Amino acid sequence: MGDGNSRGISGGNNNSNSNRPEWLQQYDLIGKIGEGTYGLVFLAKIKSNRSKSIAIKKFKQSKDGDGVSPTAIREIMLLREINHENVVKLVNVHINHVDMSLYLAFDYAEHDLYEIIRHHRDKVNQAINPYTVKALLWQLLNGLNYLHSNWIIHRDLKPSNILVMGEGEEQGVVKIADFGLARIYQAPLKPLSENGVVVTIWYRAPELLLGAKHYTSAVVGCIFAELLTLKPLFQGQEVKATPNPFQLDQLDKIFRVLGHPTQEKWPTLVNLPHWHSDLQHIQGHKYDSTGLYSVVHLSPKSPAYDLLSKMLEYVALSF
Ligand SMILES: Nc1ncnc2c1ncn2[C@@H]1O[C@H](COP(=O)(O)OP(=O)(O)OP(=O)(O)O)[C@@H](O)[C@H]1O
Repeated sequence: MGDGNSRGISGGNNNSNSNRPEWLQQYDLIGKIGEGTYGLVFLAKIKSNRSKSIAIKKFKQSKDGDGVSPTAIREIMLLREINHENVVKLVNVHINHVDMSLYLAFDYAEHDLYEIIRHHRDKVNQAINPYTVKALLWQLLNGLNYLHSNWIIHRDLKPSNILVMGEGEEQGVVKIADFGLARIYQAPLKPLSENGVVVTIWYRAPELLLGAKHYTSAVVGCIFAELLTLKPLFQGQEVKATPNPFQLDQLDKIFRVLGHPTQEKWPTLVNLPHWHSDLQHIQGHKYDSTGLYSVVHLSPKSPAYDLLSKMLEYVALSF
């Protein structure tokens, strides 16, 4: 692998073997494969078993340079407890004592839903086979069911965090990844946005946009629709740097498809923090739904539409 990537992972300026941390010597580094908000991800092979590919996530140093970041600690604590075929497997944790940088080694998954969607949209210009959509969705729900049964909520589900195994024994198996924002919840639920706003806005449910503190599973409906149409269902323009979760354009996109949020459909709507303060525009506008089924090109009588529309129903949670 090239100098840049070696420097990236060893944290030093000299990439000779002797200057590499000892733990790194068990791997052959192939190259950088991803970069997120919190980490850089590298592909590596295990020297003793070159058929095994590993993804090594190097956490970016916390802003204050104050040792290991809380995101990293949270991700490790959760991942150490998790063991499910549809959740990414943490195989090792390494620490570089020189700069206290932290590395997580995962089983490598060659694909993710973002890339699969983009491939079908831009390269082959063809919908994903409905049986494949069904298999992907079932596995995603299976993994989520496991997490939720163990009181874990992911909070950052999006196509790029849903990995799919490439060639090998587990080919086609979905692996939910990136637990940096995940939380363990207990009854009574703690407000989930207390440390700032989470979830990319395209997958943010309307009750969150309106200031509710708890999450529903509508995010899976957004991902399901995107697998069917190859584009985000609600692609709102984000207004950056707002201290609260309210995003007018995102709500506008949702209401255009799902219809006007009436008191009848959503009785607790008027209690949500932003309903009165920020929504004059939406309250004065009558949204005529174009019909979700026409947006996702499904027959309104199909089981797929039945499932999708239930995932995307306005839900009256009590707060
Ligand atoms: N096990 C893996 N196998 C293959 N690729 C992976 C693996 N884990 C992560 N990646 C790739 O690296 C990218 C970034 O990883 P990850 O999402 O964990 O980092 P992050 O900094 O927490 O990202 P985000 O900004 O989405 O929160 C992923 O979108 C994916 O493309």
